[in-house]
Amino acid sequence: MMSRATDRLKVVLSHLERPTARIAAISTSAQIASHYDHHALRYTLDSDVLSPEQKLSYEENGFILIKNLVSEEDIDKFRVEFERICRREVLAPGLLVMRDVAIVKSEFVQDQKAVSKVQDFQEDPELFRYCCLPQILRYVEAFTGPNIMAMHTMLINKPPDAGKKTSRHPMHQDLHYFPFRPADRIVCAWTAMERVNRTNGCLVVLPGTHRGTLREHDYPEWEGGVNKMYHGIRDYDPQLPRVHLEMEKGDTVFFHPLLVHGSGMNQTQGFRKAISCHYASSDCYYIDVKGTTQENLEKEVQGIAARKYGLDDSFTFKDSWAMRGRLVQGERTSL
Ligand SMILES: CCCC(=O)SCCNC(=O)CCNC(=O)[C@H](O)C(C)(C)COP(=O)(O)OP(=O)(O)OC[C@H]1O[C@@H](n2cnc3c(N)ncnc32)[C@H](O)[C@@H]1OP(=O)(O)O
Ligand SMILES: Nc1ncnc2c1ncn2[C@@H]1O[C@H](COP(=O)(O)OP(=O)(O)OP(=O)(O)O)[C@@H](O)[C@H]1O
Ligand SMILES: O=C(O)CCC(=O)C(=O)O
Ligand SMILES: [Fe+2]
Ligand SMILES: [Mg+2]
Repeated sequence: MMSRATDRLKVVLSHLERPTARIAAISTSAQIASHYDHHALRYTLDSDVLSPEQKLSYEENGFILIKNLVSEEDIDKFRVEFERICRREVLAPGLLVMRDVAIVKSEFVQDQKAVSKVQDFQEDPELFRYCCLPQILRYVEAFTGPNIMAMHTMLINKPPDAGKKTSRHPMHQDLHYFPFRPADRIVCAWTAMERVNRTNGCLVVLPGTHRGTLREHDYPEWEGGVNKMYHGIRDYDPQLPRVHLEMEKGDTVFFHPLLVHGSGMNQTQGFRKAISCHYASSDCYYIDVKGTTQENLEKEVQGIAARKYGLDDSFTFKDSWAMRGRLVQGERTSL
């Protein structure tokens, strides 16, 4: 029996099969009017929130940056909640508090200074408010459609580099972490919680790389060490043109899960903060990653689940995502 979800997915998939060659030919805004019709678009859906220029920019580059989308007031509240988590005044179920590999073995680093990231805050009502902000969901819907799941949540507190360059995040594609598809119906929202620039380790993107495929990922061979699960694309070519996304507090970038990105070292004494959520259409479906480039990640996730929670192999990579996912709009149809 065909479910509504399957029917909807077919519509989504039919978008994917459309040639994108025409997009490449559209280069100036003067050409937009004549070329612009939704059949030419693969990465964005029909919606009014994105201007034609913004749609084409996402189609070509794999990201769009929206200035001043989240208020100072909200960001300050997220910061207060983060500080409460660091002081261990609250701990929502499933929340993962991560420390930087450079300081993880030292006993004396306290509080906020010890925490490089909190992840999976879907059960923390205050932080989860970020994922539900209507001004963010309006944009998300242009990529996912109306049924929206928050799949992955993070508040990143990039520490001052301890001298080993471990504060860097290697260049990667987020899809490496996700056993669900189609990729084009997944999008990340990443909001700067303060001014971010090259000095404190802003996001670095390789525009247009979302039009490629998922690459092999591994730990980069960095002398100073690499954080757990921070895989980088294998054979990363440092000559490729990079764009540093300098942003102000509240600015938000939406990007495709195949876009190659990372972040540089934090050369300041402050903790560079950002909050993010990966959204997916709830009409997406899980895939088996066995025999694919994602198999190494799956093994590592299962290894962590075994050590931390005593779970065996019957706990799958897919389960780890189905558990975290939370509906933020529409219906939970498939994921
Ligand atoms: C779009 C997605 C993109 C991404 O999400 S990229 C990053 C993905 N990262 C993650 O999913 C988070 C991974 N982190 C974790 O699972 C946990 O923080 C981790 C590493 C298991 C530590 O868990 P804890 O509960 O803190 O356990 P613990 O303190 O007892 O440490 C257990 C062993 O892990 C080590 N460890 C902790 N933090 C680390 C780090 N940052 N880098 C490298 N190793 C780290 C720690 O030293 C300990 O090792 P040992 O057993 O003493 O040899
Ligand atoms: N071998 C590698 N594999 C994957 N990613 C890498 C590798 N080497 C560097 N990167 C990543 O490339 C990005 C830029 O690196 P880096 O911090 O050296 O420069 P930057 O901060 O962008 O620029 P600069 O230091 O010149 O101001 C970061 O995301 C970094 O983690
Ligand atoms: O905030 C950053 O440094 C980037 C984090 C990131 O890309 C990720 O965790 O997937
Ligand atoms: Fe990422
Ligand atoms: Mg740098």
